[in-house]
Amino acid sequence: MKITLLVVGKTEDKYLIEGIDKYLNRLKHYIGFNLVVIPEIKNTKNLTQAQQKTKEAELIFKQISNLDMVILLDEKGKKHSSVSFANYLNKQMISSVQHMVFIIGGPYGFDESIYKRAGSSISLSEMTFSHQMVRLFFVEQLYRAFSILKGEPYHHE
Ligand SMILES: C[S@@+](CC[C@H](N)C(=O)[O-])C[C@H]1O[C@@H](n2cnc3c(N)ncnc32)[C@H](O)[C@@H]1O
Repeated sequence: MKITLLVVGKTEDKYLIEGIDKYLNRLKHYIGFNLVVIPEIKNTKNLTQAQQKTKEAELIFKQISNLDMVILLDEKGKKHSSVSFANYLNKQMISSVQHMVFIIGGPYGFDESIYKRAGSSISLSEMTFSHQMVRLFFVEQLYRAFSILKGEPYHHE
């Protein structure tokens, strides 16, 4: 199995770039992982938020295939502990899932078409994080999940 994380808009802040790189470097020892950046549609042509999200959705759809398992990061999604998230990943790995695609929305969230395509969604908290920050929190949780599955000492309960 491989994992792709789709994010909307380049990571802007140096502290986030460094943090994300740190966990991506660790993650690559555990799983084939790809971070794909979808260009953020800026409001340069007086588009409404809904129109911007629709255009971002068109770009997102170009990155996913019919067989991919698509999971959204969404504050209203299912909440996991780190251990249950690790078990959830393990379940996908031992089933026939070849490619999990996690998606973090842009500043205004997801277009309805993306909600319809996704099989499920995961919440990291009931609080709303910026679309820039949530990518760091998520890659750390992915790394934590694999370290749990490998029985390594990173995670202490
Ligand atoms: C600023 S939020 C968008 C908020 C927007 N009001 C909405 O309804 O989705 C940008 C993106 O960050 C991610 N995000 C923010 N908070 C999150 C959380 N607590 N759990 C999971 N993902 C979150 C989601 O992917 C969301 O689309």
